[in-house]
Amino acid sequence: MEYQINGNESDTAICSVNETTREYHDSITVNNTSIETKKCSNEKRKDFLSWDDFFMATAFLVAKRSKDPVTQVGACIVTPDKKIVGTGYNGMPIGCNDDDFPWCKNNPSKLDNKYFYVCHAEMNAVLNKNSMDVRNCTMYVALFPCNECAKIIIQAGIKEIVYMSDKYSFKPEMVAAKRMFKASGVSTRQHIPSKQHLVLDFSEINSNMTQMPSTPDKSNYN
Ligand SMILES: O=c1ccn([C@H]2C[C@H](O)[C@@H](COP(=O)(O)O)O2)c(=O)[nH]1
Repeated sequence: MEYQINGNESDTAICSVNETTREYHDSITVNNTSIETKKCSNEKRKDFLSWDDFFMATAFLVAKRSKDPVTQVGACIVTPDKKIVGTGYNGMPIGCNDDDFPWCKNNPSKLDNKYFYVCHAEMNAVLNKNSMDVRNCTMYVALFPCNECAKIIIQAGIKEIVYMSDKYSFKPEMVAAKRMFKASGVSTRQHIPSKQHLVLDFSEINSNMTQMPSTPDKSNYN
C-alpha cells in the first residue's frame, strides 16, 4: 500500500508499506529534491548493545582520556538499576602537571617512573562518583583491579567487578586483590564482548533516515 502526503508544491512524502512484512520504504521530496530513505521495519533494532557491552564500551571510551602512553584504563560504575554514577581513567593527581610528571615505566630510579604518581582508573571512578554512595554497584573496568584499588572498591561497597583483561594475573597485587574480593563477597566475572570492534561514526547521524518522517502538521497545507 502506498501513502502520499502532499505538503506545499515542492514537498511530498511517499511511504509504501508491505502489509505482510510490515516493512516500509519511504521517499520524501523537499524543495523538488527527492530523498530516498532506507527500507525500514516496524520491528525494533536487533543489534543494539547489551547492557554489559554498553558499560564496558563506556569504560573503554573513558580510557581514551588517559595520557598514559602505554596503558589506558577506564572504569565505569553502574547502579543495580543501570545508571552510570561514576567514571574514571588513569591519570596524574589534580595539580600534578602531566607534562612534568614522568610517564616512564622502567627508569632505574623509581621516582622517575609513573607508578608512584598515577591514580588508577578504579580509584578515580569511585572518587568521581556523582551519587551519595556506590554501595551495591557494579564496576566495569578494562583491567582486573590491583590490591590498592580492591581496598577502595570493597570499602565503597561495590559488589561486582566486570573486567575485560586479567593480563597481570600473575602479579602479587592481583592475587591479593582476588583474595580480598573473595573474603568480602565482591564477585568478579570476565566480560566477553559480543563484537571485538565497536566503531563510532559521527557522520552516521546525517546519513539516510532510518525512521518515518514525523507526521506533517496539516494546518500548514492547503
Ligand atoms: O587496575 C589498574 C592497573 C593499572 N592502571 C594504570 C596505572 C598505569 O597508568 C597503567 C599501567 O601501566 P603499565 O605500563 O601497563 O604497567 O595502568 C589502572 O588504572 N588500573
